[in-house]
Amino acid sequence: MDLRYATSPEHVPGMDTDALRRRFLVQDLFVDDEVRAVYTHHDRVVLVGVVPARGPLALPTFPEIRSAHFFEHREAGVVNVGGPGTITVDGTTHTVDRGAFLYVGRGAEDVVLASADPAGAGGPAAFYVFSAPAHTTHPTTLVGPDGGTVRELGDPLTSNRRTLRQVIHEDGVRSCQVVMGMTTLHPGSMWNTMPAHTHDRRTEVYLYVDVPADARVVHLLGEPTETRHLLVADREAVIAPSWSVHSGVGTASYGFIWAMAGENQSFDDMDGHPITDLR
Ligand SMILES: O=C(O)C(=O)C[C@H](O)C(=O)CO
Ligand SMILES: [Zn+2]
Repeated sequence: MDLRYATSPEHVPGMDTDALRRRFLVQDLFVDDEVRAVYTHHDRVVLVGVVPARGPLALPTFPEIRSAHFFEHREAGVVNVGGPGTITVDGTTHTVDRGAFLYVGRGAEDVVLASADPAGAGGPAAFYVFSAPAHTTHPTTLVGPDGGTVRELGDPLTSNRRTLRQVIHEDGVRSCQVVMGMTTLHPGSMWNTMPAHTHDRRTEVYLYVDVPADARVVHLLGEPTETRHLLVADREAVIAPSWSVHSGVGTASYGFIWAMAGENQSFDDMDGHPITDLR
């Protein structure tokens, strides 16, 4: 498990490209037949990538979380960004196709992730786990690839027409802290989340997906008046502390899994920053 200590906004101006990438960018989370994890002290979020290529993989506990099993004190949203797969939670098997989400509640003990057809056209399943501490148990719940609350946002004229799907949220699948969903850019639209916002009550992580191999997303981070950028490739994630904007423009269209944890779960509790105020 890769441990990332919390940062404060005054660290950002002194960081060079490597330092920014080490602190905020998560690379190589998805490796065949491995379970890779990153623990950020921002809201104690844990990110895990699981790619069961040769056979099923169990989600282990990690010494850093001092728990008998991963979900002893935690909950998670899990989304499949690869080929078709299954997740078995304490003996119950859920079919989790590409774009489907499984919320796993506190207390689950045996969680096994598998690909349905690792040699098939879709390749092995690739599960992205976003986990946060949980004080109680909400039921483990599956949402299919088209499920959730859909919001159509943006405009082709500003290159930001996109479909946002809220899956784990106040009016959907219930959780203690995790709020999670997916946004898909329409063809020809490249900008996400502009005008940018912050939400000082929550940490957010964007996992970029469906970014073509020869394309990148230029992702903005930092305080609104002191932004920096990261060049982000497919299946890479960016940690946005509560004080950081999180917005990006692709050199091709793409999608991203967004997920938050913190003080509240109110999706619309965000502080917008006019484009003209950004620096
Ligand atoms: O397309 C968007 O805009 C988003 O997906 C915004 C994220 O959901 C977000 O940043 C929520 O706080
Ligand atoms: Zn946000």
